Amino acid sequence: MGRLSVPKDRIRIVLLEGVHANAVRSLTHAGYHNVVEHKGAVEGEALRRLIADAHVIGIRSQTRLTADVLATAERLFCIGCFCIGTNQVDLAAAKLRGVPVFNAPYSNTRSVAELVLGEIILLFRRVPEKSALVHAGIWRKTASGAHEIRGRVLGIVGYGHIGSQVSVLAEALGMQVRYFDIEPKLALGNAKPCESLDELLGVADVVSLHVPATALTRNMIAAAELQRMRPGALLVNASRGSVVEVQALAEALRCGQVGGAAVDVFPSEPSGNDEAFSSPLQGLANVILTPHVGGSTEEAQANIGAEVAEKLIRYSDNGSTIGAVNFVEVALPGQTGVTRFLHIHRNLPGVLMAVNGVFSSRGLNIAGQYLRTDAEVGYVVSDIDGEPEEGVGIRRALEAIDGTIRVRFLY
Ligand SMILES: NC(=O)C1=CN([C@@H]2O[C@H](COP(=O)(O)OP(=O)(O)OC[C@H]3O[C@@H](n4cnc5c(N)ncnc54)[C@H](O)[C@@H]3O)[C@@H](O)[C@H]2O)C=CC1
Ligand SMILES: O=C(O)CCC(=O)C(=O)O
Repeated sequence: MGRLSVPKDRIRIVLLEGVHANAVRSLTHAGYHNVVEHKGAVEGEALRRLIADAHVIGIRSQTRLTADVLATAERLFCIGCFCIGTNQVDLAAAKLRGVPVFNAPYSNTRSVAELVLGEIILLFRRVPEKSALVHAGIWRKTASGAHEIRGRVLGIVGYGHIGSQVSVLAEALGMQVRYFDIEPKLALGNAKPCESLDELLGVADVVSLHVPATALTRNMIAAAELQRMRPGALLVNASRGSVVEVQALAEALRCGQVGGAAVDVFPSEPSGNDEAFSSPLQGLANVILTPHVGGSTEEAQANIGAEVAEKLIRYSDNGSTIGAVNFVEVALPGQTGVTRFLHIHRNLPGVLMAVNGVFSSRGLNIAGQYLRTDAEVGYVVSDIDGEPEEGVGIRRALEAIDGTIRVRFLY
């Protein structure tokens, strides 16, 4: 691998929230030794200070990278979300700053699906309250209210990677699966789609939520939806805290309209393990509360650490944006024998001509060029034969082009 316009040992990488050691291992193996690690999430002034001189930042679900925070990170050129969800980052703002965001779309899918299945069984058997009683020294053996999951109807909201895994596992245990998604989805096994969320709520014995945090899913399960569920049906939320109105859920649990719930995610979550936590769901019968651990298995975290680090390394070393969630995707070949200029710009008329003018006016040959644009941003990668003397001068000329957001060169 060739050199970069910023030497690798000066590329500062900040990893927050206890990202798995595999990430540091991959980064150092690739020559990135300037890595700073923090155990918890960081916010406010401390986050701004940390990010001020970072070129790369790696987070999990708790660090909020808002437009304001990103505006203080002049040098930042890519972000790694070491998780599936990317709602904690202002993706649009990052794109307009020329910062691709990468995540790990499948590495913890199975972990979430397994936890959800386990919880469904425990809720149907009313294990949370039985366990609490035995811990308190009370022996109350009864079959009343306890059921097998075989034959029960599981309603899955959001039939994506996790929802469809839950579907397969649930069918293997004899459940009937119905699902609702806003996109058409291939039904796996004998699962059947529902036309609407209301239809699903009306038929499911247990509802499991697997949608991302978006404006559409905000409070998608509130008082009215809880009323539409079958009396005594169960609810599992391992998606995002914003999807369920927890006060309404607490009331529905108290009056028995909802027969039990497993909740892994909350509207407001502590940013680290030492912070106190409170929720209206605490202390209610047949309720499992977990501290956002759906994806927290050693297997998932190890895979995520390696996967996201590889994506960051590939972008930093080579410019490829494959796997970026907010950015045009460009797969690039290696850059042997060439100097690679990466130019990210606002999608305005004439930018490509101006970029090419910088090279042609210096008599430089473009050995390969790759361009992708969306409505707002263009990404043009130009491979110039050899190592032009004036790499920095060319970069400055590219930076001076109207509409330029960010320029890097790799050689
Ligand atoms: N508890 C935990 O530790 C974890 C939680 N998650 C959460 O789970 C979510 C889902 O993950 P994946 O299945 O990998 O995502 P995915 O993107 O594969 O699937 C999400 C599905 O939801 C559907 N959807 C979006 N809006 C909808 C709406 N309004 N109504 C119905 N369907 C809608 C999409 O079309 C898609 O099929 C993530 O976005 C993340 O927030 C993910 C991993 C771990
Ligand atoms: O444990 C984590 O890092 C967050 C898991 C999660 O919610 C996700 O992957 O979206």
